[in-house]
Parts: sequence; structure tokens; C-alpha cells
Amino acid sequence: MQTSAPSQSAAPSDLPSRLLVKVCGMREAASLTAVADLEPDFLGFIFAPSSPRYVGEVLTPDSVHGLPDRVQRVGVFVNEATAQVLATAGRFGLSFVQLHGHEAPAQCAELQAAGLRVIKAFGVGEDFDFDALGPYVPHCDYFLFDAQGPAPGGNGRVFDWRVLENYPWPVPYLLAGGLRPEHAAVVRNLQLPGLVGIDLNSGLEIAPGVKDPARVAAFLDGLGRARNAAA
Ligand SMILES: O=C(O)c1ccccc1N[C@@H]1O[C@H](COP(=O)(O)O)[C@@H](O)[C@H]1O
Repeated sequence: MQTSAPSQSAAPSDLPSRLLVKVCGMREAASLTAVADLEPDFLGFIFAPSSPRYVGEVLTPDSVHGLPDRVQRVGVFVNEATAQVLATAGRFGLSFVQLHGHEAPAQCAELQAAGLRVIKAFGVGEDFDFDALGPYVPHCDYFLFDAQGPAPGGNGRVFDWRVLENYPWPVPYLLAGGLRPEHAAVVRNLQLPGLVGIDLNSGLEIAPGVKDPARVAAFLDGLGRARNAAA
């Protein structure tokens, strides 16, 4: 994979034809089941103890193992040691890890070598230096771009997506940060290089970690995405 900035925007040839949807910060069994029925592509579980969405002992590994196979399970970690990430991934049957702190490219490589798929998150401001992502490129399956804020994630802030117009790398990415159903109509028409999906979190909640299935459904409808009629 490319490790220095190309002169023009990358256009990966295997991009999905519709936006992937990740719903993050699941920690309550009832809304987990209801949201899973809406058929997101990914469900995220936060394993950062400082988060109000921290899974802790609230959600059992069995609840996660019981999800339909079509849903990818993503564990979100902030500056966690590789051994602990691997142990949690094994207990909960995670296939992806989202690294939302200051994790180094070498840790991404270790986790990939252990068989996990890696999403590396970055907080984006208007002077974000995309060149700095070069060392991560060979070791990440996706990037995720979030707003900057006081907490590592879950700040409910939207950033200026125009900074992504010059995204230069072949790694596909998810757009995150304060997305709410009102954004769906704009998001579905975004033409940004490398954009393959979105990450929904605090903008769809009744309380931290408790998603409102009606708001998730409203977002999916706004994307024009067909969904399970029984949900
Ligand atoms: O949601 C959290 O509490 C959280 C804590 C620590 C790391 C990441 C976290 N969430 C991620 O933050 C982004 C944006 O969330 P929001 O839409 O602004 O609420 C998203 O990728 C979550 O996965």
C-alpha cells in the first residue's frame, strides 16, 4: 500500500455502492436488539472506561455473540494495551477494533496481525494534516474522521466536512461526529473521495448508550436505505 501522499485524490476501486452504517455506543440490551433489527452494517461497543457509553458489566458477551452474523461487531478503545484489546475482542467476538486515542501505527499492525480489522479514528480540525496519516496507511482497514472535542469521542460535534475534499489516501473512511437524522439527506449526497460510511452515536440517543430505534430508522430512511420491514 501507498505510504506517501499521492499527488491526486485516490479512487479505491472496491468501494461499496451504498454508504455503510455503523451505530456506535451500544450498551443496553433492549435497544441493542431493536437497532440490530434495523440491519446496520456495524454495531459499536465502547470499552473506554471514561465514556458514559462504557460497556463495563452492563452488557454481557452473550448479548454481543447473539447478534446476527451479518452485523460486524466493533470494539472502541482509547489508548488501551494490545493484550487487553485482544482479550476483550476474544470475549465479545469482535471482528473490528476502532482505536480512538493516540495509538501508533505499530499497534494497528499488531492488531491486524492478530486477525482483527482496524479502524483508526482521528479528530479533524480545519488545519488537519493528512500527510501525517501515511504511516497508518498499510496497517488500517478504515480510517474514521470525527470532530475534535474535550473527550476522545462522543462529543456530539460536527466538523466541516469540506476538509475531506482533498483526502489523499487509498484507505476508505467513515464519517463521524454529531450526526443526527436531519443530516441524512445531505450525507447521502456527499461526494467525498474515500468516503464509504458513516458512524452514528450520540445524535440518536435517548440517554448515553441508549439508542432510540426510531431515530436510527429515521436516519436510514433519510439515506434512502431499504430496511427490514419487520423492524
Ligand atoms: O461515544 C463515546 O462515548 C466515545 C468514547 C470514547 C471514544 C469514542 C467514542 N465514540 C465515538 O465518537 C465518535 C463520534 O460520536 P458522536 O456522534 O459525536 O457522539 C463515533 O465514532 C463514536 O464511535
